[in-house]
Amino acid sequence: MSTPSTTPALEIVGARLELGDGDARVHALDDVSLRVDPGEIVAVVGPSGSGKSSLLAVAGALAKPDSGIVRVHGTDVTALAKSAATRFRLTTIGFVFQSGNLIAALTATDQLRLAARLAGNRTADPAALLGSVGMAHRADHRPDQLSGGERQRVGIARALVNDPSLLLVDEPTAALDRASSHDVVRLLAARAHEAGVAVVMVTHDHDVLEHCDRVLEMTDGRLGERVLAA
Ligand SMILES: Nc1ncnc2c1ncn2[C@@H]1O[C@H](COP(=O)(O)OP(=O)(O)OP(=O)(O)O)[C@@H](O)[C@H]1O
Repeated sequence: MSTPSTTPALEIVGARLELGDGDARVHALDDVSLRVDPGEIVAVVGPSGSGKSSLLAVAGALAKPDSGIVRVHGTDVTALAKSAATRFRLTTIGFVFQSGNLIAALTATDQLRLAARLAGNRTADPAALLGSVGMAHRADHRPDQLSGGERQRVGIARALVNDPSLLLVDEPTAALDRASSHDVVRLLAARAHEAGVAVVMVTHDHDVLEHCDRVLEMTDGRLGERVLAA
């Protein structure tokens, strides 16, 4: 029997996803397989339109592949009905978006409180989480009072509020300068390595790949391991 430590955080086997109609039909995912274990941070790179967002959508139970298996922490998310998939996402998967995707009117603390409430989590500790991403001193600030890097840190804290097994991260450094980009990806890597969260990060930013355990490359819907140049 498998134990929690040996259950992959994410396991995709032979996923195929076609999008569009007629001549515009494309293989967004073409026989994609991927295993990510707890504590790993994996980067996915590749040209625009190669299928990276589709991979995150399928991994995050936002889209069902036409065929193949997607297990998150042992649960086959392709078998879940829509409402069950939503519930599963709220409790097991964290999402981090390009610019933090924060709500303009809410302070950092309230961003986390709202996320916890939506997931029915009464034990979340927003203050401790903001402290863990170096944002305790900005707890009462709204997004427009924060720098891009600080917004991204709050976005990461919010994604962690429900203690997810899997963190799916889409272009977290797109709006950041070089120093903030390194800080944010270093932070993600630390969460993976210290808290055992599995992180899958889509990025165009080759500068930050050094912080990742593995780099995968998508080309025309296919996923391959990429060997980093020394
Ligand atoms: N809703 C849709 N209908 C039709 N085709 C789509 C749809 N969404 C994406 N596609 C196509 O599927 C392929 C994969 O798109 P996807 O967004 O996953 O790529 P990507 O690597 O994330 O691109 P980018 O880096 O530009 O965000 C592309 O050819 C895209 O044009």
